[in-house]
Amino acid sequence: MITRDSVLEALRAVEDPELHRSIVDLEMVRGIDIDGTEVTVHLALTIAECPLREYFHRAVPERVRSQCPEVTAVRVELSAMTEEERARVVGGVRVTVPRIGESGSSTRIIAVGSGKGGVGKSTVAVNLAATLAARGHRVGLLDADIWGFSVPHLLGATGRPTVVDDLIMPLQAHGFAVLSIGNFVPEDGPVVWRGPMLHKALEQLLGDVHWDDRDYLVVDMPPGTGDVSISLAQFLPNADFLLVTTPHESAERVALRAGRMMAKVGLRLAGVVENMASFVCGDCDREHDLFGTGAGARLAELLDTPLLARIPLEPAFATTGTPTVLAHPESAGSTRFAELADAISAKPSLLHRPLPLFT
Ligand SMILES: Nc1ncnc2c1ncn2[C@@H]1O[C@H](COP(=O)(O)OP(=O)(O)OP(=O)(O)O)[C@@H](O)[C@H]1O
Repeated sequence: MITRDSVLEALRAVEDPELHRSIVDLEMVRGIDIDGTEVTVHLALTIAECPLREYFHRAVPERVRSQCPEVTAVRVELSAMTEEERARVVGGVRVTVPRIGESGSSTRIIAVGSGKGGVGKSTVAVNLAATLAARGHRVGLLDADIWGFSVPHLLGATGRPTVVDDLIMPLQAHGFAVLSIGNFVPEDGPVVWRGPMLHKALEQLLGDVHWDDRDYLVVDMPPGTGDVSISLAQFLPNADFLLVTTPHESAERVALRAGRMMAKVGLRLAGVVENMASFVCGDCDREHDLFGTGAGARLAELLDTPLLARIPLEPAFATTGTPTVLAHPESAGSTRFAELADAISAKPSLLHRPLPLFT
């Protein structure tokens, strides 16, 4: 026998894919009509032009039919919430999760930074986020590289985010949530913000985005130690900082300065990642250090922090779309990312060692 209660119970498992809450708890289910073995579900969406209409047309019938086998047809009628209803729903979602960086938030924040640009900071951030997500963690990736954002292009996540009552929904890509300033400005358009504007934008990217209760938020920092890094240190006092460098002497020296500056602005250094450290030859299976040996280890020693990974040069890292760790999980580079993720998730205490202070 098909009852309203049995259909409602089935719908409890259908989540709004952006708010990550049951559509029943969000009071989106506005009516259930039963006509013999045919069911019509009336849903009110948070916004009329919701890009997820297709999703509900698919997920609702699938769920109802799998839980109530007697049902022969499910129709989904969509409408939009009123302004007051939407404000109540969004307000409810906002209060249930402490904001990223606030006390009470259990989200671990991994800030990925570098001294110089172009050393592979975004590549490390993207592949680390993908590795953690592939292990079943709930992961967010915030591209805070305001002027040099590259994450949307790297991941093919170039869409515009949905905004519901000032709450911004991050995009979903390759199993994690992602958002960049690049999702708000034209791809090749310049971002010409300074001081206060920048500070405000970062505050919004952290506070007004529905990051939800993520296990990890990986933050792709801008290179160097400018305004953004200082603002982020202020917003995210509990962040663990990964310093990315390459084996080149010039990169190492700038990275050392960046590491020391980070201590001054209060970020904790979790460790060094040496990128483009080597080349693993497919023919002889040996690893060749093309640009010299020991830069990452030296930098780590000078900063009294561990060298967490040496990532080899791999052509796949230079491609866009699916992160290499997902497209080629067996590659040497992907193995190093697995070790990096191990180091990060298995030994949190190691990651809370303060930097020696420099005067
Ligand atoms: N291990 C690697 N093997 C091959 N190519 C790599 C590797 N790491 C990074 N790259 C490539 O090097 C270039 C620079 O990398 P990426 O954009 O990640 O650097 P970045 O430090 O974030 O730069 P910026 O600060 O300018 O944003 C990219 O084209 C990237 O695909």
